[in-house]
Amino acid sequence: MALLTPEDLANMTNALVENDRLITELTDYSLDGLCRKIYGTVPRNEKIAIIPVTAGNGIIGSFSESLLFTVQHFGMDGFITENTDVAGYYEAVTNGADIILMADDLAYIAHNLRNGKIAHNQICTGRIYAEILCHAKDYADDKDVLVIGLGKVGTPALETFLNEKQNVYVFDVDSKRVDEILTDYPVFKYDPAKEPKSFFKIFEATPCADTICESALKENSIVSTPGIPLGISDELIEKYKVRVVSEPLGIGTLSMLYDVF
Ligand SMILES: NC(=O)C1=CN([C@@H]2O[C@H](COP(=O)(O)OP(=O)(O)OC[C@H]3O[C@@H](n4cnc5c(N)ncnc54)[C@H](O)[C@@H]3O)[C@@H](O)[C@H]2O)C=CC1
Ligand SMILES: NCCC[C@@H](N)C(=O)NCCCC[C@H](N)C(=O)O
Repeated sequence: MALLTPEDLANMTNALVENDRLITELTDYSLDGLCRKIYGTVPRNEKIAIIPVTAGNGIIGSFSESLLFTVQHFGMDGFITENTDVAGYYEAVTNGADIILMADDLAYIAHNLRNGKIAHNQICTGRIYAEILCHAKDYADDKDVLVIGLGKVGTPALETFLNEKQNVYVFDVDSKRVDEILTDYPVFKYDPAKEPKSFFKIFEATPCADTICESALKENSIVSTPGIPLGISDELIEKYKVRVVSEPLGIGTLSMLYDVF
């Protein structure tokens, strides 16, 4: 999995606030309101503990602080444990935590100690970024959506689009992965060389820049992308007046929390 860097998180607080405003403009739901709608849950003053984890590549500068900002920005009660790892887990539980947030290099989870629910960042991220496109009021009648990147985030997104009755076109550089997806899901292969097609709604989740080609775009397209780095160039954003929902950590984190409330 591509790991976050401190640079990825440098502008995270502004990005979360700006993307919340954009999501509200696009869907008439705030991010918080959209999470409540899709999960059917609400926060009930849960105490949320954030545990820094030193395993693998270790602690990522401002990762825990970014989670705390997210928790507090949406009016919830959170704290970062002073201790890391197992000692941090013990500190969290003995200080009354209801929900644990923690991440190593392989998984970032939310675990509700009261109801047993557990959420995975890649699944919840794919789901929320897909739901933002499904709720885009300008394109409510246009069911076509392009999904670029069919990995651990893109696949839950694809499943969300299908559940929301979208016509899903898929692309990935890994042709074997495309074949697997075409076998397992009722989706269409996106092959611009053979059959050019442009979209008002594009989802991207790859670890590469500039994955969205000009021929896929329409004027005023919406790109909803957790992918890091950004999968569309500034030039194309400007040329096609593209609205881009893109933020490194907070949107997926809020989705995880609503999944375990
Ligand atoms: N913003 C957020 O909250 C989050 C962001 N991410 C980011 O999302 C991205 C995807 O994460 P995962 O799905 O876990 O990775 P993954 O490795 O499971 O999947 C990535 C997929 O993209 C495909 N791909 C790579 N280069 C491509 C290209 N140029 N064009 C088309 N497809 C291409 C790969 O073949 C693979 O199938 C990563 O950049 C990750 O850092 C992940 C979780 C949360
Ligand atoms: N954008 C959300 C997905 C994050 C994921 N790509 C990642 O970097 N995971 C590693 C996080 C490691 C955190 C570290 N163990 C700490 O606790 O600071």
